[in-house]
Amino acid sequence: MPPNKRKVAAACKAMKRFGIPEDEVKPVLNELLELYNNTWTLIEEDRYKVLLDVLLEKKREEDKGVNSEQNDEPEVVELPTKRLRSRHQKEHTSARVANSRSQPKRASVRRAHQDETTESQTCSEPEDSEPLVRRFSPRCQEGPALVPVEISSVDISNSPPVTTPSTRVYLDKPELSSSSQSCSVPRDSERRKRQKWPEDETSQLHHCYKRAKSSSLSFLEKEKTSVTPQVALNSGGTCIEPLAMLKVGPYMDHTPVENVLEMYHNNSLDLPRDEPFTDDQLHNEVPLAMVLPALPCVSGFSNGKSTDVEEDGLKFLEPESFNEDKGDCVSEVSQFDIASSPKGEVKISLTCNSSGRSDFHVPSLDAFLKMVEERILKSYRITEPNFSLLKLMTEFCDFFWALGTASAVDEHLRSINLPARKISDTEEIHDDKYGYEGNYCIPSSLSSGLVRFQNHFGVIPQIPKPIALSGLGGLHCIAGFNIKYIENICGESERRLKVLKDPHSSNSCNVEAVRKRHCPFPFLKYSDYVDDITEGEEKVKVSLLNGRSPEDLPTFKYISHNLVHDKAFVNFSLAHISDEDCCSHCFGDCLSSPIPCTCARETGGEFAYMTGGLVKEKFLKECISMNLDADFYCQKCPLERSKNKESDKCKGHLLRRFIKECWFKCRCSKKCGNRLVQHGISANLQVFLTPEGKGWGLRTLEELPRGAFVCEYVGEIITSSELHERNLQSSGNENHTYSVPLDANWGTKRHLKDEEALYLNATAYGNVARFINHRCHDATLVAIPVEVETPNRHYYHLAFFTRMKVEAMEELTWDYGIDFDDHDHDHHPVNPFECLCGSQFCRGLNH
Ligand SMILES: C[S@@+](CC[C@H](N)C(=O)[O-])C[C@H]1O[C@@H](n2cnc3c(N)ncnc32)[C@H](O)[C@@H]1O
Repeated sequence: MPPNKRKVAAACKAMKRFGIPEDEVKPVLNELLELYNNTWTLIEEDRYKVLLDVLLEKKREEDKGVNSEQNDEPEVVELPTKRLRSRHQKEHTSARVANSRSQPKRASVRRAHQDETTESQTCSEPEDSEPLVRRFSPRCQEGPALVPVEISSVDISNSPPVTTPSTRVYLDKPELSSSSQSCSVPRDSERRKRQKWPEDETSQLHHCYKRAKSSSLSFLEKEKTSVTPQVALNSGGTCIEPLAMLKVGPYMDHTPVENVLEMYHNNSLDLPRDEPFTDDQLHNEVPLAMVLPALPCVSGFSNGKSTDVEEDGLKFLEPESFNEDKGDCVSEVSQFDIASSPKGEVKISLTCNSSGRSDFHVPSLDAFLKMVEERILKSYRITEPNFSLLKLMTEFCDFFWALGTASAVDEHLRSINLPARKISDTEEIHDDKYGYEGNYCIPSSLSSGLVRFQNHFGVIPQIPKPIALSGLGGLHCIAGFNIKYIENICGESERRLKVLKDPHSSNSCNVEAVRKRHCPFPFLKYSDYVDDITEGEEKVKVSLLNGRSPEDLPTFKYISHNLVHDKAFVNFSLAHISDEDCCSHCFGDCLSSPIPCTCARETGGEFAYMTGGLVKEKFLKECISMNLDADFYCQKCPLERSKNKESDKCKGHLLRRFIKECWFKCRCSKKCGNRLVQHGISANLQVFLTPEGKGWGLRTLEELPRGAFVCEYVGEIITSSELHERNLQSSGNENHTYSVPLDANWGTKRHLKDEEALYLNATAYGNVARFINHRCHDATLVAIPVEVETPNRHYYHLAFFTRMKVEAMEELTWDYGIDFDDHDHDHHPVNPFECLCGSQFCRGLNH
């Protein structure tokens, strides 16, 4: 048997199982073959789902045939609408238009598409389309404009047709003469008949049809559960869902449509892998979807900002800003869809159209992922070494789900031990400014650095319906996966990748990510979440939670240990440490020795640390009390001297108590309890954008007891003259922002050499401490000088310990010792700023 005949026979056989006779199958099959340019794979897919749909549809039309003829009104069969293609898509249209035009009644589906296409081209109802065109028109010059089209929802069993206000889809604006460009929806059937189907529409019909086919079963099932017809998923112009509820009559007496559907499902319930919804979901689904309209270029990936736009009672997300200057885009994202099902399945679909390369072939998925990951790492300064595109797309899904569900946020809050009330308290501060309305909010930050809290209930009033799979494009890549933590939480293990080649088109790509089930704590896991800003430099990861685009991430090189700049006089050699400055006879843990060793000499013969790693209460109190007022004044202050001013009068420094830790020359164990700061950070910290507008801040994700070591201030060790040089050269306040003087010893010498007057500058190189904000009163941290490598106090470590018990999620702050009344900005290593510490005794309040 010739291959074609075999295929026809197989199709007929498949339909026969549903009780549909061959003579009814063949004409429809012919029609589909014509429509799909003999691409059998599209017909055979999903166990001939397209074919079955059309047959059922046809039967339904036949049942209603009398009615239609009487009305002389072409019945609008609510299969998905289509969009007009943009120029580059046109070039690859292969379908023959003449056929579709000459046989308008052969397939209801075609007729419906034809009607809408022609309508959108020739009618003019600007009042419908104008505001929407303006709102959703893509920012890329080359991109297709979007034209909204109202679709009538028709209940076939009842007339007249009802226009559902929400059934609005957006079609790419066709390239027409100016007179015909402002288009909308005709209601006039006569006018529809006169209109032509434009040249490039057949392949779109194929595309729409393909999308429709995977949703039409759910569409029919709606009838069973009497779900009110609602809205089609708008997908930046691509048709996605059927637009109306249909009353489905029995296909045959012995095979009602319900039974056919049941048979379809029973036959094999493995719905297409790219369709994450299941049978029971179909009953529950609420047919609403949220859509981001066409993004202008691939870098739109990083565009996380959106505002919700109300339209006909529904809310859509609209990107806040596109970069209009992205003239260097090699391709466009013509469509960006994201939707979820009530069961927590989220699907992202990104369709990219390349510039018409005829030599396009399907690359390997691994190669594709590697290339994108490398590009992203390079271009967007992502600091996560294990960055993965799939992970990023999962996070997209998570965040979408979090925005769409109250429970997800709630669960997340519980998972991080943060009472929901606490979040609300914070948000109330911003109530007026940022339009906070709800009880649980998702924070997102504005470009100004402020955090905006968005009422996620308001963003998606109903859970979006799963989007149907798009058949458009040469490469159809579907990635559905659950990464490890999702497996753990959801108890579900699934990771699947699939690459499909659609022979119908050679020059566009459609990348889709589907994640099954939602993770209950996706709240923090979204695109601008950096797993570890230390890039592996610390023993622990320090995450960064960002509400802005990756471009706004802090730019510095993370270092975990101070680096000596050129001229700074810092000598770490063993020879510099005398026997009196180390415990050369100890072993094990010095803290457990009955007689404190020489290393305790600095702290009055008693170690500053307790076993367990906390600073002793007495010592801590002394350190805190010493941080209040300036205690000594240098004869010739290095800070003033470096500025070559006439007067080098010192403005005062704090007297400090030092801790001395055991070090390399000591014979005790590396695990000796008197070695704490040198082992680095062990607390679970996070860099975050402060809601008060202080910029980035540091917080702890775990409760910390009083006296706990948090981190040291790490940066470049520079001299005071070097700092002055840098300040002169820097355009902004950068050096003034991240410098700390190591001035504890400045009072000991009459003439301190420049190379002995040192600063830690964390502007270009630094650690988490550079994010610690100032608090005038009751700061959570105190800075204590710690001697490690050198007995010489010109250089020492500046370590932060908790001054009090600090709750999880509480910001870590430190009193910079700024005199807000001193207007000599050069005097302070950190320039005075408008203090937003919010403490009861804020010194900066009157400025
Ligand atoms: C060492 S940095 C702290 C991290 C900084 N917020 C950031 O985003 O990188 C010091 C700078 O943070 C800001 N800052 C710190 N504490 C502040 C406060 N209480 N009020 C307002 N701004 C503050 C000031 O701009 C200051 O110059």
